[in-house]
Amino acid sequence: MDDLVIRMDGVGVRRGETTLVADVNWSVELDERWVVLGPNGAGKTTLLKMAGAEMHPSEGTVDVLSERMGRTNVFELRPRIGLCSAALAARVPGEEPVRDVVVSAGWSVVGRWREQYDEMDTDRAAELLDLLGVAHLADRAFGTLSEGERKRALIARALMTDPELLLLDEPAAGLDLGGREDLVARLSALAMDPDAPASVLVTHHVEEIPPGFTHALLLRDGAVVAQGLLGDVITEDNLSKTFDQDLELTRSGDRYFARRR
Ligand SMILES: Nc1ncnc2c1ncn2[C@@H]1O[C@H](COP(=O)(O)OP(=O)(O)OP(=O)(O)O)[C@@H](O)[C@H]1O
Repeated sequence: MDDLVIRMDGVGVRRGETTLVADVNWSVELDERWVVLGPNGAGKTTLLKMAGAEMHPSEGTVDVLSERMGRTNVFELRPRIGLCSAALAARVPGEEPVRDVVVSAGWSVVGRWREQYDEMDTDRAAELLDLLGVAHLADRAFGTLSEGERKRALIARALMTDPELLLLDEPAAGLDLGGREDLVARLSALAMDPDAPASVLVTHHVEEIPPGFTHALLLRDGAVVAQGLLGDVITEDNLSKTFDQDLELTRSGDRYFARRR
């Protein structure tokens, strides 16, 4: 039980008459790296919000880092979770220096509000910016970065608190081919690092699955189509069902590629 980072039992989310997700049973262990894949509107972000202690289920139970949603103080839980999403990016003030965007993660805030940070924190931020290949941008205003540079800075921020769980919502969205390939390689290195946190990456594209990711969950219309070990789940059949298209899947080395037949 202690190795379970996320556990969802019979989880459903409803808003009025609309069902966002239904009957989800899912668990993520400490050493696992999950991809959540599905078309627009499938419920991926909804799942991730629950995993990030930002949303409660309408039914069923969600445990994150052994804390039960609805019974725990989410403000204590959230610093243990690293989150990178477009919603977070939108909340960062454009004039905020990149270094501060990263270092302020320790206080779960965006918008620098402390005058002084510990040297240890600024050193750690510099190390993470370097790991993501954006160390040279530390003094730049966040609003002046390209989409790809922003994504990398936000992943550095997500790692700043040494989270026990890392949640990445469409980190490669809006990146050009080079930017995507660079990010996939960096996420792959992270996935293969045994000290890296349990991770969940949401995406629409099999091409964005970083080598080293171990498991996949496929979602369609709020329901789980398949889940389990990556190699068992990412199949032509499952993908065709998930995206409601006749898809051809190819594998080249440790990467996947899909197209319509
Ligand atoms: N508050 C709400 N009320 C009604 N419907 C909602 C609400 N929030 C989300 N939805 C709907 O729930 C469905 C799932 O949304 P979600 O954002 O989880 O999907 P997603 O798989 O992340 O989609 P995308 O890939 O487009 O980001 C969508 O059809 C969305 O329109």
